[in-house]
Amino acid sequence: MQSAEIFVGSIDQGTTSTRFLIFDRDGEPVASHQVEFSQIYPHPGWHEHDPLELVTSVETCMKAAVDKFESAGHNRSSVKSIGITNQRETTIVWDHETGEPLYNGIVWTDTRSQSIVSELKQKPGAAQLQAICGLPLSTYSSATKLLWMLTHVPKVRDAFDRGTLAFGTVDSWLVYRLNGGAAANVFVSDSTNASRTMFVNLETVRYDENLLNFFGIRGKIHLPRIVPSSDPEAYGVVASGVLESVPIMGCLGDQSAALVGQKGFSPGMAKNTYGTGCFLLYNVGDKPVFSTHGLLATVAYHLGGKPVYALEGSIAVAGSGIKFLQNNLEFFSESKEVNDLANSVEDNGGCVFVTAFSGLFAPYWVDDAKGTIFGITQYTQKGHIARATLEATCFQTKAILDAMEQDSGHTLSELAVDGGMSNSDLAMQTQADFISIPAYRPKMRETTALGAAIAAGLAIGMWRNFAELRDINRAGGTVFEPQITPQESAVKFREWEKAVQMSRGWVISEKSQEEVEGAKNNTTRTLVKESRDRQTVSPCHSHLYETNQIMGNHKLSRFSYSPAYSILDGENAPMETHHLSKQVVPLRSNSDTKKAPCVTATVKEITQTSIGEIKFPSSKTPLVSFLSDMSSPDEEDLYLELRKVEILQRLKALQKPKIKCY
Ligand SMILES: Nc1ncnc2c1ncn2[C@@H]1O[C@H](COP(=O)(O)OP(=O)(O)O)[C@@H](O)[C@H]1O
Ligand SMILES: O=P(O)(O)OC[C@H](O)CO
Repeated sequence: MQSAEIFVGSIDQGTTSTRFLIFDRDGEPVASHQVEFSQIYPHPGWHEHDPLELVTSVETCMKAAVDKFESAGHNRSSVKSIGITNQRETTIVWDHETGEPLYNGIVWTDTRSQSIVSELKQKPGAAQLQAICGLPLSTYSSATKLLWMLTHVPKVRDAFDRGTLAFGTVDSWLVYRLNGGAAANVFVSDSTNASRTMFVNLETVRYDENLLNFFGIRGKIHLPRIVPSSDPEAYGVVASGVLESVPIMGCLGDQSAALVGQKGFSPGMAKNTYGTGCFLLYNVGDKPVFSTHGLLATVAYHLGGKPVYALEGSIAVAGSGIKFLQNNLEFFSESKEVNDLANSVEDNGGCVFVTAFSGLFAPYWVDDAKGTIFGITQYTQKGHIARATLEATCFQTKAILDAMEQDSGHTLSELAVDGGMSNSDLAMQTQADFISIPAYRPKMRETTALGAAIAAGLAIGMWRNFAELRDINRAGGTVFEPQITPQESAVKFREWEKAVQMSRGWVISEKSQEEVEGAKNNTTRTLVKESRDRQTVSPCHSHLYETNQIMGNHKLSRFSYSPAYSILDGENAPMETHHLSKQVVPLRSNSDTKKAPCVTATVKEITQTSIGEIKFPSSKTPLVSFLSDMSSPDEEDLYLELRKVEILQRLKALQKPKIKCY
């Protein structure tokens, strides 16, 4: 058979839709089909997918695409290999013996594990996790979603106790089911997907005993075998349907696949994919780089040989913001209309939309924010809000690029873009304006599917090396050149950063809410005990620990602190702690933490004459001057003002609290 007659199939199982594409050797899609599937939102902040519907959506797309392929004169037998790419972190559990799912898949955007995350952050060892797996403790990773299921879903707990619980991300689930489920038991995950669970040591790309112990699942759960992203043997064959017996040979998380599809094979290359969320991956080569500026470290791809790593900036909301305008606010009936609506006005009319539907991800990692629109007036039109929605993703991309520059010391000269939202010319022009470098959009935007096809095609020898991929999807792209000056862009960005600061602290976790209510009603016995159990460390240690919590993804965290106050119970154990400043003060060594100012006073002892003059008699240090010593007034003023107001409100709400001020 001529090599030109060989094709590879690509399953792209994304957050909002599933596609199947068939690619030729030139990397051109010759047939494709796409379906949307149910988005299940049972409660605010919850987001689920039906695992069986995901499989059906794949089968439907394969059948329809193969029909189109054959109508175009090809034969299905020329599809020699299949690649899979998928939404990452989304967590699916099933019974290892029956192969049946035990709960809906909890989607990566879901924030229900927030209180589990808060509790885990207080556990010894929490601060060391990121240095092992590259990810901060947050609702985003699979680990906390699994723990939520173990705590709240009896069927899942039973299977866990009986030793039949299987855990997987979407790649593992699809490979398992496409191979025929429990009978074939092909149970694998590729390195890129596995690196999103928090169970994997990033350096070795193997499950890490410390991590499994930390999450309490070591030896108690069936975990998929970790295999390379391109492998002729590991992924089995399709058991039934139109492509029965075709081998699966490639598998990559969708963001990794997009990097491969954009051929970002050299260190220093980056791509930004605007799908449901938006994810910037920056190739750092064959050694992981652990960020000190709020980015994730992850496996970029593992196409044979050593894994290649990336720094990643993850944005939770991109296209989903547009879907929100479409489905919830009914601004338009198709996503593509956002472009014209946003273009119907000259600018955002003063509106800034912090689209923190799932909190804010990189580089901020704020889990107590929710979506907030600032600057609404009688003047505000739908177009302004549409523009502010597009701008939100572009501002976050700018923040991520700044962080990446600080982590890597490297400045990008151009940003390669793709994904559904990149179809909006206005969004991409805005992006170029905000980052002051050109955005390059390839002609063929299915780069994610192309990446999985490349992984499968390399495994079967359709392409033998990266050089043979060079000309794929190179011609006919669009370059968006910046049209405003960096100074103008900086002014806009400052406004965005102000909005981010103001959106913090909106969500009170269930636990804090209970504690506040308990304190108000003077029925704190149980809560106080819980609180004491959690806080077995000395005040100074506790202080440092909290600092780690707020800076969980920063290397400096172990040697830094930020001013904070805690509300104490009757036995001086902190019940809740609030930080007074986003700034952390670096310390040179652990022993320096003892120098951190630490004063305790009861409310009665505190002189409160005005917001600015809360005084602590024991230290004779006015809180405000203490804080201004700590902080650079320009950046911090607004934040501090908000915090001061919050402190007074909290003092008034509680009848007999004691305050510990660090
Ligand atoms: N022409 C367009 N302009 C702006 N946004 C779009 C356009 N087409 C699709 N989108 C947005 O892109 C997202 C889908 O992109 P896609 O790359 O398919 O994501 P996923 O893989 O997460 O399902 C949707 O949220 C949709 O709102
Ligand atoms: O569905 P997407 O394309 O936004 O990608 C989802 C990511 O993989 C989540 O980490």
